[in-house]
Amino acid sequence: MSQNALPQPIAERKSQLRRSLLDRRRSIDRQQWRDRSELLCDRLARSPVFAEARTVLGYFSFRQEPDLSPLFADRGRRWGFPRCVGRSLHWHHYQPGDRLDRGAYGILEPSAEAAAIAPEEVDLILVPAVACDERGYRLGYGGGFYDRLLADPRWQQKPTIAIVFDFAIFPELPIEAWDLPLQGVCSEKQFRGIG
Ligand SMILES: Nc1nc2c(c(=O)[nH]1)N(C=O)[C@@H](CNc1ccc(C(=O)N[C@@H](CCC(=O)O)C(=O)O)cc1)CN2
Ligand SMILES: Nc1ncnc2c1ncn2[C@@H]1O[C@H](COP(=O)(O)OP(=O)(O)OP(=O)(O)O)[C@@H](O)[C@H]1O
Repeated sequence: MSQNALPQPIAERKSQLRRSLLDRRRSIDRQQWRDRSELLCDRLARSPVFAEARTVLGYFSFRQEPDLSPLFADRGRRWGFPRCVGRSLHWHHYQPGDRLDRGAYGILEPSAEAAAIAPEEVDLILVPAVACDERGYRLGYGGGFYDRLLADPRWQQKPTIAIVFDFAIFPELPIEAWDLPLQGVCSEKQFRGIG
């Protein structure tokens, strides 16, 4: 090993990894993105934790994140989606056909007038991720939105599943003091942790 190879700060390693994985995800062609998303949805739909959940928090795909929209029309299930408000996420009900706004970062958001979803109602949180590891740790866009949410005692006990394409699952990601592991990881090829 080179004498002058200094350890790289974790924040820098995270941001390099984030850039390279976002590039890789952006380069997936449209049909591959659709096929992999569909496989991921099938896998998720077959897991008992999802099958039993009545109220689920999701996300609207952005920058070629896995597309979960085929699941949003499920009868008998209630879906909540985030609005970015300052540094927090506010959750509102949405069903296909409802109006959506283009919010912070250009991500689709439910209307602020849509029914709010309280933590007590939520059975499962599907967490978008740039990457995650086999222990459940996750790398996001760097905003810390989900880190702050999951640190809140009202949300801490909720089952959480990271949603990623398989190329973005690693044995061990660099983590910082505030990173909390999720309980499960679902890709188009595997479902780890809570099933
Ligand atoms: N589909 C989806 N919706 C989501 C999230 C998500 O990850 N996916 N979020 C999950 O939190 C929240 C939005 N979080 C975001 C946080 C940062 C950036 C962003 O563009 N950041 C800048 C620079 C960040 C930095 O490195 O400091 C960038 O990437 O250019 C985008 C969204 C809420 N909604
Ligand atoms: N529990 C917390 N309380 C306050 N600030 C936090 C907390 N967790 C993370 N942060 C802040 O959020 C910032 C971003 O964290 P990090 O890089 O881990 O985000 P991320 O998980 O990639 O992003 P996101 O959750 O938005 O997808 C950090 O600079 C950190 O200071």
